Order: sequence, then structure tokens, then C-alpha cells
Amino acid sequence: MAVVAELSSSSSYIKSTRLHTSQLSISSTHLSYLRRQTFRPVTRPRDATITCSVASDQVQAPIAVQAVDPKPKNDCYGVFCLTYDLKAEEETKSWKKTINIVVSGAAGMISNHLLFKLASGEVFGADQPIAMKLLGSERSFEALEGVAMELEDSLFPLLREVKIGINPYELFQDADWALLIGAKPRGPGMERAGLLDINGQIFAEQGKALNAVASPNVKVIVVGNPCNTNALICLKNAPKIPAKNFHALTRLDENRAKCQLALKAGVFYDKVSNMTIWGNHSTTQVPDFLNARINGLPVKEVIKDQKWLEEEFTEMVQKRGGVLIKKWGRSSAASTAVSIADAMKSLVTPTPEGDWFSSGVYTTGNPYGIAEDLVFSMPCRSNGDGDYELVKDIIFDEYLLQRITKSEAELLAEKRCVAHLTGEGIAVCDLPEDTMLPGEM
Ligand SMILES: NC(=O)C1=CN([C@@H]2O[C@H](COP(=O)(O)OP(=O)(O)OC[C@H]3O[C@@H](n4cnc5c(N)ncnc54)[C@H](OP(=O)(O)O)[C@@H]3O)[C@@H](O)[C@H]2O)C=CC1
Ligand SMILES: O=C([O-])CC(=O)C(=O)O
Repeated sequence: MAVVAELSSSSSYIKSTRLHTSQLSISSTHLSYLRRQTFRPVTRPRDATITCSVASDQVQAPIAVQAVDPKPKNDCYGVFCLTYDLKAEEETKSWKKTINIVVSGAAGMISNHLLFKLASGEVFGADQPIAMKLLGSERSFEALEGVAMELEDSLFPLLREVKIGINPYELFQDADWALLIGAKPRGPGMERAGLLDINGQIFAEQGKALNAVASPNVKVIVVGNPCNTNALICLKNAPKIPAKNFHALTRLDENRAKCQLALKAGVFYDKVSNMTIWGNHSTTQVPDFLNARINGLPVKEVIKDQKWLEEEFTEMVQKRGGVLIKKWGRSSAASTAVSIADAMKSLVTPTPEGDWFSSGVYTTGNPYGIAEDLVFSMPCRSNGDGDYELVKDIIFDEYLLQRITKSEAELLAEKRCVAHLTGEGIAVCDLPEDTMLPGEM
């Protein structure tokens, strides 16, 4: 198989492209040599031919040499094509087996923060090497290359592989984690039902691809909105993967709620615990101040202003995304990336005794009486193995139940609206009028 690439004379990256004149036929071995004075063999197919254009004064004559490494490896990006051997390198001998993380919407704003956090070791620790598969589209391919170049230039020791592409069936191969961020944002005049359909198609396709090629125990975090229903569509299209492995990101809402309670109580936010967000990542979400705690005490014993809790606090959390867009001009990206990292850390580290975290997870078998077969944000605990259990000792009052029922009704309506994508027949869209994403005004 011939790999055709162009080597920019001003930078050290390989870009898939067609050829033009003044080009040089060169093997991958020589290409590596041109890119770096010292190098280890690149793992490209034996017959890979790389054609590059370089300034004519740098090269005397065309060279054609066979690539040396017989081990085939799918397209890799730039410096990440260089081989490494974790066992042979003294300082990496104790490292764990590399994990594969795939990120969709990888050229978008959230990813631009998230990828660098993951590559730094912040989530999985300093002994966990990482391979990153960055999924984009035709429209974002150049931007993906830019992202990969920045990853190269960051010299993260734990980041051992980067691959960019537009085909989920290729990129999701053996994925251990899939962070599904890419989605079309709702534009002016666009109905929410239209958004559910367009984005639903993306998540149906990605569910099928995960089902076909990902690790059977892949953990999936859906961020692209409307994330709960997108997660439901994704899991329905991936019957081989346990439904329990799919999450819709509501950690940003949990973090926003903790921040507001801390502000009101005049404490730093590490004093706020047991914060549940119930329901949809939308303006019907329910930040639960009945079960949350401040300094270990029920919130209502610390903040005695029930009206503030029921009205101002709840609405502030539900609409935080919209207020931020007004001020910042675009939707939360950095804090969303932080919350994705938090959500992942919560699954790979044991939850502190007595505490819990929120995640949008599959409702079938839930102990709260919430309708089955939805993705609904609920309180979870993990022993750090990537899995979780729902928390049982939760109290409810009339206010909380009413609010939860409203969010449940919204998700049931969203589900009917995407029945054509979940294999449940003909879609009927009767969405409640006030159905909004947190970032919508
Ligand atoms: N759950 C949560 O808490 C939050 C969720 N979000 C959601 O996360 C998603 C990504 O946000 P953000 O990174 O800021 O967005 P960006 O617009 O910066 O990036 C989104 C990416 O989505 C991809 N995309 C996929 N399909 C389409 C399509 N049909 N039309 C346009 N773009 C598409 C684009 O990549 P490409 O061109 O490669 O396809 C683009 O790079 C949004 O859906 C947003 O609403 C945001 C904040 C919080
Ligand atoms: O509504 C949006 O697109 C952004 C979002 O989810 C949030 O800020 O919570």
C-alpha cells in the first residue's frame, strides 16, 4: 500500500495530500531522518512510499529506499509514528498497558482543552500511557492536523500514539474510552426536534461503529447535546456493549451547583458534597439541595432560605450555560473539559466514603422509580474500576419528586422523537414547549 504524504520544509509534520511538481520520492526511513537527526524506526507498512517536497538546496537527488519496520500500523500522526518500547525503556518499565481514548469533535472548543488534560496524565495518572484517536470530519480535517501538531509540540511523555481521521469504524478500533463531543449546535430558527434528529443520526452511526470495533467494555461519555438522548441513541445502536457503560455528561451541572451553594454558604466549594443532578442536561434538570451537604450537614441546615434554594439556586444552575454564553460569546468549553476529566476520574478512582457524583446513566433497574429505558442523571458511586453503582440511601420530598417527574417527562418526549433512531418504530415529536438546552436563552 502506498502512503502519499507531503513534508512541509518549515515544519516537522506529515500531511496527507496529493502531489505537485518538485517532489522527492523517499522512504519513510529517510523521511524520519530528515525530520529528526536522531530517530528510531517508524512503523509504517513495509512498502510505504512517502513523497515529500523540500527546498531544492536541501536535497541533491531523489532517494528511494525500503522502509525497514515490517510491523504494520494504521495511519499515525507525525512524531507519534515513531516506535517506543515501554518495557525496554528504564524509566517506563513500570508503566501500565496503553489505553485507547477516542475523542469526537476533536477539533472543537471543548476538545481543545480536554486533550491536553488527558495527555498530561491528570486523569489516569503518571504511569498510564495513552493513545489518542481524534475523530473529525472533512470540514475539520486541517484543524485536526493543527491539534495533532500542538500535541506533538507539547512533548507529553505519556502520549504514545495520536491518530486523526474521519471514519469512526477506523478510529474506534479497540477503544477503551469514547468521549463523544462532536455535535451540531442548535442554530437560529432551528427546532429542537431538528437538532435531535441531526445529532441523533451522528450518535446512531457512532453507536454502530463502537459496537463493531471498540473494546467490548468501552466506557462512553456523551457530551454533544442533547446529550442524554444522544447517549440513549448511541447505546441502543451498540447492543454488544453493556448499557451501563454509557454516560451523558451532567458533571458540569454538578460542579455549577456546588459552586453556587458554596457561594451562598460562604464556604469554599470543597465543603459541598453529595450533590446530585437529576434528569436531563437541560433547563428541566434538578439540582438536589435536599440530599446535598455542606461541611457534612444537610444544605437546608446551613442555607435556611428555602425560597432561594427552590427558585434562584435551581434556576441559576439550570440556566448557567445561557448566562455564560451571553457574557463570553460562546458556550462553556474549559469548564466542560474540566468536568469531563472529573467525570472520568470519578470512574477510575474510588468515590470518597459517604459521597457520590452525578452522571447521566441508564435507568433500567434504578431504585428510584424513574421510568426505565432512559438516560437520566442520578447519584453514582464507583470503586474505581470504571464501573459504578447507583446510590440507594436518598430521600425525596414532594418538591423534588415533582421536579424529577418534569425532567422525566421531557426525556420521554425526546425518546419518542427519536424512535426511528433507537429501533422503536415511527418517531412522534411532541416536545414540551419550554424544552431548552442549558445554553439556550
Ligand atoms: N453536556 C454538557 O455539559 C455540555 C455539552 N456541550 C455540547 O458539546 C458539543 C460540542 O461543543 P464545543 O466543543 O464547544 O463545540 P464546537 O462547535 O467548538 O465543536 C463541535 C464539533 O462538533 C463537530 N460536528 C459534528 N457534526 C457536526 C455538524 N453536523 N455540524 C457542525 N459541527 C459538527 C464539529 O467537528 P467536525 O467538523 O469535525 O465534525 C465541531 O468541531 C455541543 O453539542 C455542545 O452543545 C457543551 C457544553 C456542555
Ligand atoms: O447548551 C449548550 O450548548 C451548552 C451546554 O450544554 C451548557 O453550557 O451546559
